[in-house]
Amino acid sequence: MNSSLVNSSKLIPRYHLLNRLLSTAVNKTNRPIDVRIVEVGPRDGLQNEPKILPADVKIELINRLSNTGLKTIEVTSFVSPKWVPQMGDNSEVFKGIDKKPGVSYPVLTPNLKGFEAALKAGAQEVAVFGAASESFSQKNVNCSTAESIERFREVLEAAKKNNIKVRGYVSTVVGCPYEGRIKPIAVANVVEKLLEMGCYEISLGDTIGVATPGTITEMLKEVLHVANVNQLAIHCHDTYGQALGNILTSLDFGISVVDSSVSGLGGCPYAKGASGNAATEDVVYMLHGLGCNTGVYLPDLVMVGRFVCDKLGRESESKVTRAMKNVKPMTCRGSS
Ligand SMILES: CC(C)(COP(=O)([O-])OP(=O)([O-])OC[C@H]1O[C@@H](n2cnc3c(N)ncnc32)[C@H](O)[C@@H]1OP(=O)([O-])[O-])[C@@H](O)C(=O)NCCC(=O)NCCSC(=O)C[C@@](C)(O)CC(=O)[O-]
Repeated sequence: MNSSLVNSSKLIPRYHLLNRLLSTAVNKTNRPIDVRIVEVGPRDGLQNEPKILPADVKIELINRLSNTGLKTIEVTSFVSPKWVPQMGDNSEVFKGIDKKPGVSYPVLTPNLKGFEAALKAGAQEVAVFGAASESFSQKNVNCSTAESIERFREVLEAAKKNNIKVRGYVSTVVGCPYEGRIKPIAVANVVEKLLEMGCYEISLGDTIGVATPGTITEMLKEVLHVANVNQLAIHCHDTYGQALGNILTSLDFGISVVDSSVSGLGGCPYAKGASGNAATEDVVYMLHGLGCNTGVYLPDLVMVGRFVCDKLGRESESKVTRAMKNVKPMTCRGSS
């Protein structure tokens, strides 16, 4: 808005008109009331940290997260410890956590070997992870997207026999560190295959945090040709500070599952330049401000964020946690 408009006496009526238009737009969105947060801090958050936390600290982190009201906490990944040493204690961590009734504790499994190890540890939900970018797939799982999907087929077949739920991830849904911009159709193709194979939900990952509400919109419009909105989740990294905007855009499409990471930890070791995920504290604050229910008690979550940052010897990326340093939180349990 230019300064002549700001100073103009016509500003007030224009402001009211704009407000009316905006509120009509908001009322017309499909924004959900109940939003499920998938807390990925113990997995995505810790997989890229230079300091490897001992298993007992990870277990305490997950137990503390379970007590904040979160309903889904991604615990670890059953990947090769040569590729991701930070997750090398997967079985110990999974077996050590208190499984709170009503809370899901999914784990990542790239192949049948990982699935079998996860099953042995007692996992009841797993996630397979594919990518819309061929180059990223090669770097991350050492095979093409098509080959990775064949591996997932085996996982899904074994999961069906064992009554295990399978979530699917699609990474690099807008940008790839090796290929640049990714076409929405490439994302939709992978989403379609994962759904056909039996994944109950697909999490759309902006792996390197380059998306904007504009590019998220283009991508979602294409994906919604092959998926129902209630089969989708959004997973945003915050490299360019767009994560909350991208999440809000996704909510306005009707998406009601949001991945985020306590304290904004996170990043993929095979995605150069990726920063942390959207901080769960910031996502919860925004959602409660929008009148959405998450079931999460924000002050407890802030305390968990401080706990993990203290153990890692680093600052929280959460703006809410920083803002609440000396302020009594104004939120109450479960909602605004
Ligand atoms: C997929 C592989 C294993 C292929 O790796 P590979 O080297 O091609 O596998 P391989 O089948 O040739 O086996 C090589 C060795 O790995 C072992 N191996 C094979 N599979 C497993 C397993 N499951 N668990 C443990 N060990 C395993 C296997 O037994 C063998 O051991 P060796 O004989 O040399 O001693 C490897 O590339 C890998 O582990 N990649 C994982 C990479 C990763 O975890 N990335 C981060 C997660 S994805 C992400 O962060 C993005 C996301 C989900 O958050 C969404 C977003 O932001 O976009």
